[in-house]
Formats: sequence, structure tokens, C-alpha cells
Amino acid sequence: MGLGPRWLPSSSLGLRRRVRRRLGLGRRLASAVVVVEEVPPESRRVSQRLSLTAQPLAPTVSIRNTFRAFWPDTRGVRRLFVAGIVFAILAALCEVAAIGLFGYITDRVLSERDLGAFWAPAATWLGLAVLAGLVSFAGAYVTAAGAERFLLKLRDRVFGHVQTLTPDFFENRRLGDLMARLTDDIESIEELVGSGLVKVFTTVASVIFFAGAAFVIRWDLALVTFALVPAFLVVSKLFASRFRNAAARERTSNGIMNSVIEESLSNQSLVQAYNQQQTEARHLHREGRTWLRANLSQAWLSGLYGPSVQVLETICLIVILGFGAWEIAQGRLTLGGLLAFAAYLAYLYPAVQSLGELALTVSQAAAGSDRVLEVLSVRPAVVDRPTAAPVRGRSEGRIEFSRVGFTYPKRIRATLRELSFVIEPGELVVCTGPSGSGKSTLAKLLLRFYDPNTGGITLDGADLRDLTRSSLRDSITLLHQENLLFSGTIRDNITYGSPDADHAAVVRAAKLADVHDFIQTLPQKYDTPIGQRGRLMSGGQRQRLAIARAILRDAPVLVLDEPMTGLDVATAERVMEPLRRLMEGRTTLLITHDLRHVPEGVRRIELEPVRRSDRIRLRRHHFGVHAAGNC
Ligand SMILES: Nc1ncnc2c1ncn2[C@@H]1O[C@H](COP(=O)(O)OP(=O)(O)OP(=O)(O)O)[C@@H](O)[C@H]1O
Repeated sequence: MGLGPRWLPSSSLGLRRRVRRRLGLGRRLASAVVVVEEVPPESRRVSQRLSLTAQPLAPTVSIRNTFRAFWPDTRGVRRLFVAGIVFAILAALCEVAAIGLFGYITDRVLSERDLGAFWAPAATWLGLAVLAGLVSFAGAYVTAAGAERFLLKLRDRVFGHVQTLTPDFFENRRLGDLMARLTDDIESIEELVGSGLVKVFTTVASVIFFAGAAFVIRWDLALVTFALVPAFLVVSKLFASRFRNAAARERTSNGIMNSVIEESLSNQSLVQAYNQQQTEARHLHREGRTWLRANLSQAWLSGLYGPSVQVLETICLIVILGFGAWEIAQGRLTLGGLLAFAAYLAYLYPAVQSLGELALTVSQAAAGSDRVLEVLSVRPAVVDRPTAAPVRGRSEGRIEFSRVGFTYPKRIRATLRELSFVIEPGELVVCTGPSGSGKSTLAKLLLRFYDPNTGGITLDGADLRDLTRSSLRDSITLLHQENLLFSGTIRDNITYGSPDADHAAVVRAAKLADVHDFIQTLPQKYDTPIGQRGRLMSGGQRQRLAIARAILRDAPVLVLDEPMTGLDVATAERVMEPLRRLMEGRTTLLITHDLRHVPEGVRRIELEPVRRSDRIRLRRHHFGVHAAGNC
């Protein structure tokens, strides 16, 4: 009858995303480990729900608190959402007017057989249809524009927060689950706080308009109609809580499945070398079945919801038609009036129904937002003190560890105890010791990924805790054990950390790192892509690229964590030369257990693993002493 498909803004958006979620596994990477000790106060009401894999679900957060947490992020896009609501209301008004015209045409033209009275209302109807089409389009567009911008802002905020967390956070979680939280789960928040809210307003407005128009035609008939509306809301409430639980399980298993995919794909050479393809496929299949069951629960609920509401709707229409026929027989209603009334109901009930559906959408979206809020509630293990000051000028590079003791969070045995040493400006000191003795831990403490439990570390006499972390890290270059590269070009990787460096500086660093000649042999030279994490390069080439990056950064302190790992003797020799150039004039802590390449006469710090007795003593003192010795 009317003006084409009714416009309900977020249903299409939400549906589109849900469909994408179901089909879009390919674009996602990797699982769900939920750390329960760092949760907001409200999550003390942690639900006891468990996923199908017996994995705890994210703590449930009330919708009001979800709004409180994310509403400020809608600043800047609220105007778009308001415009979306206004356009939707205009579209609904056009529909109301068009149905009124339909009733008029039935009574004045069809019943009285007066063709002359047809043209003017017909032209108006057409005009309304065009207008409704235009405002529907405008409404859908501005709502989508607001939704996507909100999403962008939200993702930036959550990603920004995640980047403030110390490496410990990432070491305790599976990457794929974090990725799912940063992509799909963030979209859920948009569906709740952005387009979801627009849909609530526009649907409520539609209900009011269609109900009002029906009331104007016959108030008593309308009252009978409205008396049946609560039945719709009761049904949707019955479904909503079950739906939220199913959605939470789906979100969690989605994270697990992403983790399996990410870990399997990123370790493909290991998987294939060990002939574990079938095992990995079975693993994914197992997790996929969990996901499937959670999705089927949702499909079962939403599938059952539609027919239940439809039966209710039919009952209502039959009751109304019966009453209407009686009113026509009494002469209190015209045929056109009854048809228009029925048409309003045909719009009113779906609007009421979509209000109910909204409860399901909200439940589903809330399950995703719980997972994002859980991440946002984690506080970084190390923060800047309010009084922290930046490193003054260029650091001289004098480092002092004084009686440092350190135990990793959630570990009983201390990693370092009473460790004291000094590295003078420009000095090279080698740190050796067996595996697990805490060598890399020194580097983490120096960069303040963690703070020592006892004692202190100073740079140029200033306690690291009194310096801002960004200025501290600007003063130190860490060359990791596994050279970390991004999948960009050679230039991108060398200039990482020094984005303003010009080409001449990049070439100079590459020459000093002894990698320039190799780069010249590549088809696109400095603009050659190096593959995922630099896998198109050999180990030695990757290491020399990392050295070039460190040279370009030019920090006064250098921490080299096993720079020769995985290199054969000849390659290690080749890497050592640029390393010596890099170390010149810089305070250097060289962590290695391979002393073959260490120059003569260099001071050595030897670590030994913490003894078991230290652990027993720690237990006995119950966290009284945190460190266990090894220097
Ligand atoms: N993030 C962490 N959380 C808990 N324990 C950790 C963490 N990182 C390291 N450890 C533990 O701390 C101890 C010291 O680790 P570290 O990596 O510093 O040793 P290392 O001397 O560098 O060893 P390697 O020579 O094998 O690299 C080990 O027992 C290790 O299991």
C-alpha cells in the first residue's frame, strides 16, 4: 500500500554487521583468556555464566553503565544521529499521511465511484512517496555516517588504551581474542549506543504516530488495539535475557576461534614441518562447533521469536476486523476508515515488534560491549607518577641498579634478588648467565615495563620512577632477541621510531648496519616490501635491518638482548661489525650467553638462577621479601 519499505535505521546496519560477523571469519585473526583480577567495581557482580568451553565470560555490565562509559564518545557525531532521527520521523509522518489518503480515496472515489475526486489525492500520494523516499535515504545515510565515525573514534580509544598496557597484559592473553574485542565487539557497542539509540527513538516515534492516527479514526477500536500491545513486550522480554546469554557465549567462542586461526596461520611453517595440519584443522573444527552451538541457540531464539509475534499479530488483526465490521454495521465507521485503520495497525504492530527485537539486538550488543569494557577496565601495571619529569636533555647514560629485587606478577619465585651494578656513561657491560636467570628481565626493568619490587634503578642519578616513561624510552634503544619487524617496506622498518628521517639518513644508517649493499640488489630497493614480520629476509638481514633502525634512532643507551640468536658463526661475525659501530659512544648492556664475540676486557655481570630455597623462604615470609639473589 504505502511508500515502499519502511525505514528502520539500525536494523539494516546491525543485520549487516551480524551477517558480516558470521561470514567474515577470513578477515579476522585469532581467543579468550579472561583475567578476572583486574575488573571494575561493578563486575564484582560477576556472572557465573560459563561458555560452552567452560571459559569464563566477560563480567556483565548494566546497559546504563555501558551508556555511561561510551556516551562521551558520541560527541561530534550526535548531530548526525539527531538528523537521522528527524529524517526517520519525517518518513513515518509521510506514511501516516499516505494511509490517510488511501482511506480518503476508498471512501470518496471507490465507494462513491467519483473518478474526478481521484487525481488530486493520487498526485499528493505520489509526492509523499517521493518525499518519504528522499528522507529515508537521507536518514539512512546520516545514521550510517554517524555510526561509522563513532566506530572509528571508539576503536581509536580502545586501541589507545590497550597500547598503554604493559607487555605483561599481552603476554597473558591470546592475540586473536584481543583482536575480536577490538573489531567485532567494538561494533556491538556502536549498535547499542549509536545506531541502536537512533532506532529506539524512531521506532517509538513510529509507534506513537501510527497509534495516534488509529486513535483519531476510532478511539474505542484503538483502545482495544492498545490493550493487546503489552503482550508483544512480554514476549520480547522473555526472549531477551536468554538471547544475551547465547550472545555472550557466541562472542567468547568467536574470540577463541580467532585465536586458533591466528596462532595456526602465524606458525604455519611449524605446523607443516611437524605435519600437524590435521590437528590444527580438528582444533579449529572443535572450536567452530562451540561457536556453531552458540549461534544455533541465537538462531533458535530469534527464529522462535518471529512466529510467536506473528501469531500474536494475527490474533490482534482478527479481533480488530471483527470489531470494525460490527462498527460498520452500526454506521459508526466507513469502509475507508476501517481499511485505513487496519493499514495503521499493519504499520503499528511491526513497529512494536521491532521494539521487541531491539531488546534482542541490545542483548547481543551488550554481550560484546561487556568484553570491551573488561579490557578498558584493566589499568597499566606501570604508570607515570604525577611528579614525573622528562629526562633532562640527552642522557649521559649512567645506569645504576641498586639492590634490585623483582618477582613477576602471579609468580612465587623471585627472578632477581639484591642485584646491584653500575654502568658508566659510554661503557659496554656484558650480562651473562644460564637460561631463565633473568637477563631479559633486566631489559624489561630498564625500560619500565615493570617496576622492581625492592631497590631502585637510576639513569644519570634519577630514579626511573621519577622520569616520564616516554622520555626514558626515547633514551634507550632495545634490540630484541627476536628482531621485530613490521610487514611494510625496508624504509618503513628502518624509520620506525624516527619517522622524520630523510633518505640520506636512512642510507647512512643502512650502510653502517652493513645492509645497504643487499638493499641495492632488491627490485624496489628501499621500497621493497619485506613480507609478514620480515619473513622475506634471512635472519642475518633482519638483524642488520634492526641495527640500522637502532642506529637511526640514535639513543644514548643501548640494550642488546641476545643479538646473535639463531645466526651461524659467519653471519654472527658479519652482524658483529655493525653492532660495534652501533655501540660506539653509547652506554651498552649486552645480554648474551655466547661470549665468543665479546671484546676482551669488557666488564661482565653474571646472573645465576634463583635457588629453590629462596622460593621456600619467600613462601614462608609471604611476600615479605620479593627478591631472590643471583648477581
Ligand atoms: N612475563 C612473565 N611472567 C612471568 N614470568 C616470566 C615472564 N617473563 C619471564 N618470566 C620468568 O622469569 C624468569 C627469567 O626470565 P628471563 O626471560 O629474564 O630469562 P633469561 O635469562 O633472559 O633467559 P634466556 O637466556 O632463556 O632468554 C624465567 O623463569 C621466566 O620463566
